Amino acid sequence: MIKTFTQKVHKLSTNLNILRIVKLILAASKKWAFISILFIVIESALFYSSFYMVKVLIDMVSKHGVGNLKDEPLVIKYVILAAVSTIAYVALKSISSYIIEKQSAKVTEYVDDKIHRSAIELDLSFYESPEYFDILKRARDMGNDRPNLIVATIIDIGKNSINLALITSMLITIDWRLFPIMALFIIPTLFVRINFADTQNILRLSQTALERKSSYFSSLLTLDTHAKEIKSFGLGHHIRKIYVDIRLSLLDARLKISKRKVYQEVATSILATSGLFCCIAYIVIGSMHGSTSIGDITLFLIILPQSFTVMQTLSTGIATLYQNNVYVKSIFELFDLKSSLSEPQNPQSIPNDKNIDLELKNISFTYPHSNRPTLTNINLKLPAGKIIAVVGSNGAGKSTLIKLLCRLYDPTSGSILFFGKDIRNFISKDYQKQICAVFQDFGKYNVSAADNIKFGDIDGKSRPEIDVIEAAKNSGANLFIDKFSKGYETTMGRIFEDGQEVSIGQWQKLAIARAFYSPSRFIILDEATSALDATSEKELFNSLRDRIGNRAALIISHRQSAVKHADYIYFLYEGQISEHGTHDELIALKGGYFNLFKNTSL
Ligand SMILES: Nc1ncnc2c1ncn2[C@@H]1O[C@H](COP(=O)(O)OP(=O)(O)OP(=O)(O)O)[C@@H](O)[C@H]1O
Repeated sequence: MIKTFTQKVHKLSTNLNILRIVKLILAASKKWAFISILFIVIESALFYSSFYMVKVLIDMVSKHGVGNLKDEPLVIKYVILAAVSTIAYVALKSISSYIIEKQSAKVTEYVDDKIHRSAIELDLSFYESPEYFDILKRARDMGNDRPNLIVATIIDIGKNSINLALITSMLITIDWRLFPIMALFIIPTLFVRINFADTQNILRLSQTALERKSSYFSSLLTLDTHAKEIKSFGLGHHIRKIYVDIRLSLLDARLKISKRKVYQEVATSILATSGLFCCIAYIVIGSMHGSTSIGDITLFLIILPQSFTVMQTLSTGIATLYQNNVYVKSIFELFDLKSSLSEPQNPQSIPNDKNIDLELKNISFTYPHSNRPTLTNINLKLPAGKIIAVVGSNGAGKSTLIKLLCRLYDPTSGSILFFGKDIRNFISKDYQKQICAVFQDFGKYNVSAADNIKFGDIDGKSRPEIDVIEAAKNSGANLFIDKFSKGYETTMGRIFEDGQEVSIGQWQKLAIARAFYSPSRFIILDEATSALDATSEKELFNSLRDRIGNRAALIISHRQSAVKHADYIYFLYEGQISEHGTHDELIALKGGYFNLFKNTSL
């Protein structure tokens, strides 16, 4: 048992990340961390000094007996001192609860911000990995209160450690044997609690994926994203049942552990209470033999419940910290994740030259966790100022190609050349600014119409409002924005009180306006007009060249009307370019491109 306990203690100290947590607390606010420590030390010192003065008083009074007034001024002095330190302790205790709250709030904000910063820095591959979502879920599960709890627990452990040291020194002044007797009876409680926390952590880790699944099914029922389908297919109760079954299995596993803990806690509580009474018996018998003074007995009786509470709270604190360790670890795991996109040691600056081509050279790409290449040996050129189209059936790899062009992923082999240089020579953020894309699953931001467009150039804060209107006109979004009483200041979507829901096609026009507003050199439209009515789409593509200015564009579309105006077209088949040429050349070729469109009107 002792060996297991030592192993547990070792595991505890290495697993708890105490040093890292302390560093995190200091990073959140050094000032408040030091103030907290100062208050803890003073508070504990005052608490125990008032106890000690009571002991001295009682010893003084009992030694001199009734009617002896010689030491009266000294007695009064000690009474005043004990009163002052008790008053100071009470006042300090109230202030320190505010300080702990302040300190915890600082840590919460800091952790929250750091989680967001980490998420911003990660590349797209993380967002497509279940492992990342498990880490993120656990980190997010920290909730806003957990950092508070952790800080408060650490402070509590600090406070109780100081208290324990003071109690030990006081117990030693009475009889040094009292401390090991008490410790011996309390240690099993700590052992049980750590063991329970450990089992709970293992369970929590193994349950993360299932927890995420249950959150997913809950969100299907509660969020607006699937409400229409779920109601029209009558899926509600079916999904609710799946959710309930998952929750029950999670709860069942958790309750089994808790039940075991209850039995063990009862046993250790009996043991600890026996320890307490052993100490009482020891000291009382000691006083009967005259080896302990009245003051000692009084002090002992005052600090006995304290020492008992201190040791119990200390073990609870350590167990709580251990229990929360799984969340803390996930936070640190998240902070430690590094983008898989490498940044150059000596980055090259983006050239000002207007005529810059983008070229894919022998590109092959396999998704992480996949064993099949999605793209093989792709050669494609996006010359400055030209409109290029990529066409292919579902799953051919068109969107993947765009992810590579946007440097959301790096190719497995081959290179993407910007101005003749591999894009990995540029800082990824600088390069990404050169390209803007309207994705199939474009963003619908519940902010004003103007901000929806301005998100295309978040650094261009001082740009004139006319640019926003110009971008909206070019995408056709102005047609519905102008009808709102608040115009461009109207909040889009119905999530917020004053929001205005718009149709999917109108959302898409906003997304296209965002791309037009962007100062990037290349525009990518990936099925970006799929929800537009035929007239709007025709108007957009008929004059696309005017709308995008002197920029180059890459269009992906399943509609012939959208791609036929392109200067050059690549036909993608199962991840490879099987045909390329102008629209007329490809039609004349009567190959894949021709077959894809042969049943649709031009
Ligand atoms: N994150 C991913 N991880 C693994 N495989 C993926 C991932 N995303 C896409 N794929 C696979 O890559 C292939 C190409 O997908 P992609 O989205 O590029 O096709 P697409 O040509 O754009 O299709 P569509 O016309 O339907 O939009 C598909 O077989 C798909 O299953």
